[in-house]
Amino acid sequence: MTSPQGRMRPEHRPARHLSDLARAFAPELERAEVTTSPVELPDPLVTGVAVGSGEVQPGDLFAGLPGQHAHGAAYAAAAVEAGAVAVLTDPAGLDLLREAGLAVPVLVTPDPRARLGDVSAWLYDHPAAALTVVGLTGTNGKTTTSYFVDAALAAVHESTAVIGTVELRVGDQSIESPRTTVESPVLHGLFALMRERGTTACSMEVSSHALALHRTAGLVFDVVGFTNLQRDHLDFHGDMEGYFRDKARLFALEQARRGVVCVDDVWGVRLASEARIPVETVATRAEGAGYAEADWRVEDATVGLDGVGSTFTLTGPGGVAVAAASPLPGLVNVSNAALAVVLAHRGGVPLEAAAAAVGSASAIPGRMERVVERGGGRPLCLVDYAHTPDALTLALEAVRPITPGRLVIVFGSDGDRDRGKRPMMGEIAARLADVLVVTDENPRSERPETIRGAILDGVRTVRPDGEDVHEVAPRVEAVRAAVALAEEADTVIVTGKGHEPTQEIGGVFHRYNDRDAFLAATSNPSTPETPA
Ligand SMILES: CC(=O)N[C@H]1[C@@H](OP(=O)(O)OP(=O)(O)OC[C@H]2O[C@@H](n3ccc(=O)[nH]c3=O)[C@H](O)[C@@H]2O)O[C@H](CO)[C@@H](O)[C@@H]1O[C@H](C)C(=O)N[C@@H](C)C(=O)N[C@H](CCC(=O)O)C(=O)O
Ligand SMILES: Nc1ncnc2c1ncn2[C@@H]1O[C@H](COP(=O)(O)OP(=O)(O)OP(=O)(O)O)[C@@H](O)[C@H]1O
Repeated sequence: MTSPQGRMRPEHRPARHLSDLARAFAPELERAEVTTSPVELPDPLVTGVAVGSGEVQPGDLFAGLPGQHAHGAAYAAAAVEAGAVAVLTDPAGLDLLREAGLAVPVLVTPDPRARLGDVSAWLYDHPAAALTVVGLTGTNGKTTTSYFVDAALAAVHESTAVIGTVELRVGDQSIESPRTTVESPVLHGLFALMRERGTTACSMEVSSHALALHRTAGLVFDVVGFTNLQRDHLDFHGDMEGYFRDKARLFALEQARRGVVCVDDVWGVRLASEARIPVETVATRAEGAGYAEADWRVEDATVGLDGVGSTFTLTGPGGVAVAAASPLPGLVNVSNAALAVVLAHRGGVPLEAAAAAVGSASAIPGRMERVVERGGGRPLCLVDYAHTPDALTLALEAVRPITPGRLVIVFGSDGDRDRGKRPMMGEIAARLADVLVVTDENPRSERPETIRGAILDGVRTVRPDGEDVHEVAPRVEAVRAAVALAEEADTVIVTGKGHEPTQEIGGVFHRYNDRDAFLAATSNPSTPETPA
């Protein structure tokens, strides 16, 4: 069965001989013999590329990559069974194929992950070159900013695409995204689909994992943007320095033509000075790290007290000034909007048109999303994706001015991810919200109550008496409990999962969505579980 992302390939498949591929990448890719028996292996036509054996379609080159848990070459037999016509792997993978006695044509290279993007781009004939591609990296704000950029690109392109955490969308066709940045064969397949369908611009999120794992190889972005760097993913990158270095890989000639860097934090200032491509800087806060020196500045920002958004003036090189707006609440979204306007402008959209389009961009799933409006006895109900300490702080600070009553938060923290942030999240929520409902996020393989316990340790540093602190699971009941506790003047914000359509518990993905939980709780508020 074709995976959902597998369906996002061009209808007209490329078809190129494996020998041509080997020749195009010689001497890096070598044809290797897997068997000593005198079997004459064919020179197959390759019509696609796949990383996971579950993604393989007939005619694919299967990339058997070394992984953290297994070697992909161990799944080559399954890939061949699914129709793979050849394997790309490393010397260790070749040994595995030989041990298995699998008679399949093989190309070998020391670091196949690093070559995979170029191979995929070559197979699809470099489709991204025909598009305007804008890339976004940074800890927070990638998704929001990428949708702002898309709105601006749509002002001059008839058909646009979005690749990111929420969805893979080409023109009108959209599917749930398996991750923030897909593997390079999927990426180049998507670009080929865009070219085939007449889609001419793409706004795309680039995660630090993607950069570390070469998922964007074979692609040169027209413009790349950096939002900020905050504590996250240290389980993967080791420390902030490693995290920064992986992000900085995007700002190099082999990946991008030019960059736009938000210099509100010191990491942005450092990136702007170390980038190996021409970079412009954007500063959104006068007290931020790089405001004085910035090329573009936000001035006169007025955060809308009705929560609808903010207006500001964006000033730039040569005394240019444009009236701009963010359609989402909070100063962070002023920052995202300003960055998006400059990115889209450098991607070819006239400045005024970019500012107008960003200011009227429509709601972004799970990003300060207003699910239930205040009124009729109901509180304002918001879903937000904040799942780092800094994002949580900013989200709660953004919501406070639009909350006449109490600020009620429903939140948890991920299992099998950075444990250090759990008490930090508890401490922040206890300090900045009035009523806390601590629940589960994606416990994964961990015991949910252990994660809640770590959050509550942080809560107790601020509220030793536990006043207005509730522990409720499952999450759907926590949302219901919060809504039941809240009055019309209150705001209920549920953070951490944003648009996510599932909750991962013990290796099983259960259908769950915060927006749906809110709608269920507000349409049938009479049967709440009593919070503990
Ligand atoms: C940490 C990380 O990114 N790991 C990626 C890595 O996995 P791995 O090295 O553990 O792979 P492995 O399980 O050892 O398997 C080795 C190879 O065997 C293959 N395999 C495995 C099993 C099988 O049945 N058949 C098969 O072919 C795998 O596709 C893989 O190529 O290589 C795999 C395929 O190449 C990726 O799917 C996998 O991403 C996993 C799913 C993941 O969760 N990644 C997250 C952390 C991620 O990338 N997140 C970022 C953004 C996060 C954020 O900003 O919030 C993202 O871009 O989504
Ligand atoms: N510029 C920003 N600075 C800090 N926090 C932000 C910023 N923009 C958004 N946020 C907060 O971070 C959360 C995640 O935002 P968004 O999804 O746009 O970022 P992201 O980089 O795509 O995150 P992820 O990689 O985790 O998907 C938002 O829900 C909001 O609370």
